[in-house]
Amino acid sequence: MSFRTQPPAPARPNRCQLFGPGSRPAIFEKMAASAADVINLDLEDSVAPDDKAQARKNIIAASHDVDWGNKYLSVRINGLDTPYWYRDVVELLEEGSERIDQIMIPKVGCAADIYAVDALVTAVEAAKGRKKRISLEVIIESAAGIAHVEEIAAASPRLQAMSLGAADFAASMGMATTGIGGTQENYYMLREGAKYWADPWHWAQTAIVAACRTHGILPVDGPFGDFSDDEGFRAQALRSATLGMVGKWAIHPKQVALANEVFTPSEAAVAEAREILAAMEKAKAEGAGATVYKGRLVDIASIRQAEVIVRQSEMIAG
Ligand SMILES: CC(C)(COP(=O)(O)OP(=O)(O)OC[C@H]1O[C@@H](n2cnc3c(N)ncnc32)[C@H](O)[C@@H]1OP(=O)(O)O)[C@@H](O)C(=O)NCCC(=O)NCCSC(=O)C[C@H](O)C(=O)O
Ligand SMILES: [Mg+2]
Repeated sequence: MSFRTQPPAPARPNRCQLFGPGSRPAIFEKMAASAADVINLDLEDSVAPDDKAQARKNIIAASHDVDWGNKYLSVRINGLDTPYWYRDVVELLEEGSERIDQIMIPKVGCAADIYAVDALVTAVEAAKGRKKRISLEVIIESAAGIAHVEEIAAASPRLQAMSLGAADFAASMGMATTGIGGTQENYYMLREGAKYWADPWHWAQTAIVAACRTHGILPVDGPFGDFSDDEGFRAQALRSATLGMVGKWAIHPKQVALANEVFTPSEAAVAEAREILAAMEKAKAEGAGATVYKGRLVDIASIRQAEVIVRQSEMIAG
């Protein structure tokens, strides 16, 4: 490990972030009753320009009136290239209840984007005497965002989570697809006439995970657009979890259980992790730094790997 040690990410479950348009208040109670760990009420791309002001009012009212239970309540504001975002922040924090936990900033391109929102949030919090310190989450969904991902991850102590937004990311990168996450028909390797599909999101996800882990932030996979394709969602989520992401968005309620299933370590995985820890305890007591578990090498690094799974499971269990 470097002399500069890796900070831990916030210790709260973030297996599923359920989205809903702020212009559709009829679903707010259903979102609150869902099994998602995080609720994202949206003021951005799922809300038409003419509905922005009303959507803000709906979210402010819901922050007072809806029982959000133990959900982490986040509001996605509009992008910093729009005329809406500053009023989103000011009205939400001047009129919204203390129940709001987090603001999500879309389409971040550089650290200064977070600095701007942080400065405004800090000023409104102080002016209104708000007690709860609002956290921030960001979406990496542009060429600039991925190019500057490390400086973005380091931008503010308020920053708790970072997601990949596959749809805008694909558009900004000029990718020849309208798919949102998952396998892309034309992204394949050819060997002896057979096609093998690769993962075009992999490198961006890995860059996000590395930036997040360096700065103690939760890395999250964004939307999977085809909500009738459960197996496609599961496969995408399993790849994300394998790469180190802690959760995934749901853009339809049926995706919540799928995300929770994938991002909750299974009993078998936790049992195996505990067995590895026990095997290494025994090895250490015998003066060895490595041993054999089920026919494979485990060593001191295996302890750190096993601890990730045990910690995740204990944190989710509360
Ligand atoms: C996708 C939807 C528009 C579908 O809505 P609907 O047609 O109502 O779906 P269903 O009829 O199948 O609904 C079944 C029941 O579930 C309730 N419902 C629907 N949506 C939600 C929800 N989000 N949370 C909770 N409950 C929900 C319905 O009311 C039905 O209830 P009942 O009648 O009692 O059975 C809709 O799901 C939707 O709007 N989803 C969220 C869209 C959104 O927020 N998009 C923004 C995030 S993705 C993005 O921005 C891209 C990203 O930035 C990137 O660049 O990648
Ligand atoms: Mg987007």
